[in-house]
Amino acid sequence: MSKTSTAYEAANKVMEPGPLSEANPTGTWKDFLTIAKLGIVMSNLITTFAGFFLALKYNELLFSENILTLILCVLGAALVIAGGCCLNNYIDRDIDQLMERTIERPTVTGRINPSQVLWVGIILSAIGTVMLAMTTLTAAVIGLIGLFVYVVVYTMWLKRTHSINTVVGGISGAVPPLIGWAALDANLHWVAWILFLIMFLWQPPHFLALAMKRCEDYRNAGIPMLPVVSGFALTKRQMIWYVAALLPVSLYLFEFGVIYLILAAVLGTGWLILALSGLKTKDDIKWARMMFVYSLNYMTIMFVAMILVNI
Ligand code: HEM
Ligand SMILES: CC(C)=CCC/C(C)=C/CC/C(C)=C/COP(=O)(O)OP(=O)(O)O
Repeated sequence: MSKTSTAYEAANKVMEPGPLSEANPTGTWKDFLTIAKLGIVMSNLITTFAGFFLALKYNELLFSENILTLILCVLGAALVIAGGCCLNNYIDRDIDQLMERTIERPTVTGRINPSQVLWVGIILSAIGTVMLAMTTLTAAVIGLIGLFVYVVVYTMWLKRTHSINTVVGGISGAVPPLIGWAALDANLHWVAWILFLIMFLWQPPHFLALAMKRCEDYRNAGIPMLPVVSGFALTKRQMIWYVAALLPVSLYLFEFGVIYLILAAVLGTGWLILALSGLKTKDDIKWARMMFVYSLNYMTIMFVAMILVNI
C-alpha cells in the first residue's frame, strides 16, 4: 500500500473522538490563552495593524482622529481570530490527542470542558464581528470569510482530507491586513491586496517547515500534510517556489522607499538562499527548523518595517 493511501485512510479513521477526560475541568485563564493561541493572535495583529496604518496614510487620515476605529479594529480582529482558534481546538480535540505537540492542550487533558471551549469560541467570534462591523461592514464580512475558511473549510474539512489543506487555509491567515485596511477604507487599495498576497505566499514555507519537523506526529494522527503524503523532496521544492514568488511580490511595494526595498531584497534573498540550501542539506529537520524560525522573523521584521518607513 502506498504512503499516500495509508495517510488518507488514517485521516478518515481519526474522526471518532478518543477517550478524552472531561472529569473535573479546572480551566484557568492560562488554559484559555493557550486554547486561543495567543502567540498566533498577536502576530496576526501585527499584519492587521500594518493594514490599518497604511490605510491611514493612503487615505490621508489622521491617527489621532481614528483611535476609536483602531481600538475596534484591533480588538475585533483579535477576538475573531481567538474565537476561530478556540473553535479549531474544539473541533481538533480528537486528533490533538494523537500528536506529541498538542497532547498537553487543555482540551485534550480535560482541564477545560469542551462545550465551554465551543461557547467561548462562538461568543468571542460574535463579539469580534460586531466590533468590526462598527468600523465598516466590509471589515466584518472579511473577518467572517477568514473565520469560515479557517474553521469550516480548513479545520473541519481539508485538514483531515487533502494535502492542499494548509494552502487553502492560508487564505484565512492572509485576511488580517485586509481587515485592518477595510476598517478605514472599504475600497481596498491594491497595496492592501499586496499585503494579502505577501501573507498568502509566506504561509506555505512557514507551515510546511513545521509539517516537516512534525512529520511523524502528523503521520501518527493521520493528517495528510504534504511531507506525510508526498515526502520531503517534493515539499522542499514547493517551499522554494513560494519563497521565490514572495521576493518580487514584496518588491512590488517599491513606493515604500529605498530603505524598505533594500530590506525586502536582503531578507527575501536571504530566505531564498536558505530555501535553496535545502536541496543539498543532509539534515532536513535542522533545515526545516531554520526555515520556520526565518519565517517568523521575516514576517515580523517586514511588517514592522512597512509601518516604520511610512511614519
Ligand atoms: C494555514 C496557515 C498556518 C498554519 C497551518 C500554521 C501552523 C502553525 C503551527 C502548527 C504552529 C505551532 C508550532 C509549534 O507548536 O511548534 C505555528 C506557530 C506559529 N505561527 Fe503559524 N500557521 C499558519 C499561519 C500563521 C499566520 C498567518 C501567522 C501570523 C501572522 C502565524 C504565526 C505563527 C507564530 C508566531 C507561531 C509561533 C508561536 C506560537 O506557536 O504560538 N502562523 N504555526
Ligand atoms: C479572521 C481569521 C479567523 C483569521 C484566522 C487567522 C489564523 C488563526 C491564522 C493561523 C492559522 C493557523 C494557526 C493554522 C494552524 O492551525 P492548525 O489547526 O493546523 O494548528 P494546530 O495543529 O496547532 O492546532
